[in-house]
Amino acid sequence: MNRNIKMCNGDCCMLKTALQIRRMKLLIEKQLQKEANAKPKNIIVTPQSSLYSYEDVQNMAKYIINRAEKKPKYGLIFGSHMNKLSDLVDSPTVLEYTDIPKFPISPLHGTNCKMFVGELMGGPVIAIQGRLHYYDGNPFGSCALPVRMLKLCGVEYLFLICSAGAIAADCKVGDVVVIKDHINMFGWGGNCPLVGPNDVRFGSHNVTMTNAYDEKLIDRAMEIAREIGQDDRVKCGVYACVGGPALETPAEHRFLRKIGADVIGMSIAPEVTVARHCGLKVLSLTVITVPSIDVAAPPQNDYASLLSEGRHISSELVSRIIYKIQNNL
Ligand SMILES: O=P(O)(O)O[C@H]1O[C@H](CO)[C@@H](O)[C@H]1O
Ligand SMILES: Nc1nc2[nH]cnc2c(=O)[nH]1
Repeated sequence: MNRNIKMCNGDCCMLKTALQIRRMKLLIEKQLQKEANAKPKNIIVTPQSSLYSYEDVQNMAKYIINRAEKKPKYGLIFGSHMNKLSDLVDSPTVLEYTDIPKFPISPLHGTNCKMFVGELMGGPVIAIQGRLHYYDGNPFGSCALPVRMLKLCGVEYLFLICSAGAIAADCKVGDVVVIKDHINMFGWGGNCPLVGPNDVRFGSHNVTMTNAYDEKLIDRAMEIAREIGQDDRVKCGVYACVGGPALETPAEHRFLRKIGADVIGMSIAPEVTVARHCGLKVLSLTVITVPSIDVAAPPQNDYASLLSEGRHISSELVSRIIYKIQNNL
């Protein structure tokens, strides 16, 4: 037997000429392309919880502490109509959002995107004006990022000051509602800044939302309202959080009232969820800017003064609470 003779299989004999080889290659490529087109493509979306890593947030906090040469204990976030309250901060170091590494910037907020690090009633505070809203196109992870950043700055108490529409008939324009709980319409749909892998350095994966609004702080706020003679203007209520930017329809308004909402707004719930996750004590105050649909609106001329009174009452509550905590009262 001649050992130099090699046997070939049928495939080899079929591919005799270069032209045939080329044709076969094209056929295989076409077939592969067809299969690839038939499969859905994997779309990789960064989950909300991974938009900013722990190290990113740590760098932001370090930057703030280094620039201000202060470690704040109290964090304040002001909503769209509450920015003026940042005047409360004594001798502040003013930081622009653009100064802070990787901090999200909302072009819609113009010059309002600032942080003030200083003192309030002797307590070290940081106040953030120019809240990031979902309806401006910011992802939830960005809307709630300031809360994590405050936590890593050393903040223990978070004050969220916002404005809202009235759902309950007894909430009037210019009243201040101390939020005791919320109904998070976003969250029901799984729209939450915590969606995605959990970094335990921020908090544990299972977040309980009972006592998310700190009961002791709520009691303090109500007590101070009585002390300053504003208990008829300060109420305690439930906040319904919706996406906006369109306001609620009359049917939604009726529905929200039926399920126990007193006020409606488009912000704080994602912030409070993240605050609860990282163990911050939260107090949220909302000033009513829009009357309930079944309640007569105040005369146009009174609006500005009612809102300014509401802001004033909110600032009294926050300042006096900080004073009491600082002085162990
Ligand atoms: O919650 P803040 O930031 O105060 O803003 C409130 O005002 C906006 C409507 O004018 C909504 O975003 C509502 O939530
Ligand atoms: N009606 C109404 N008024 C608001 N004022 C601020 N936010 C809101 C809201 O969501 N609804």
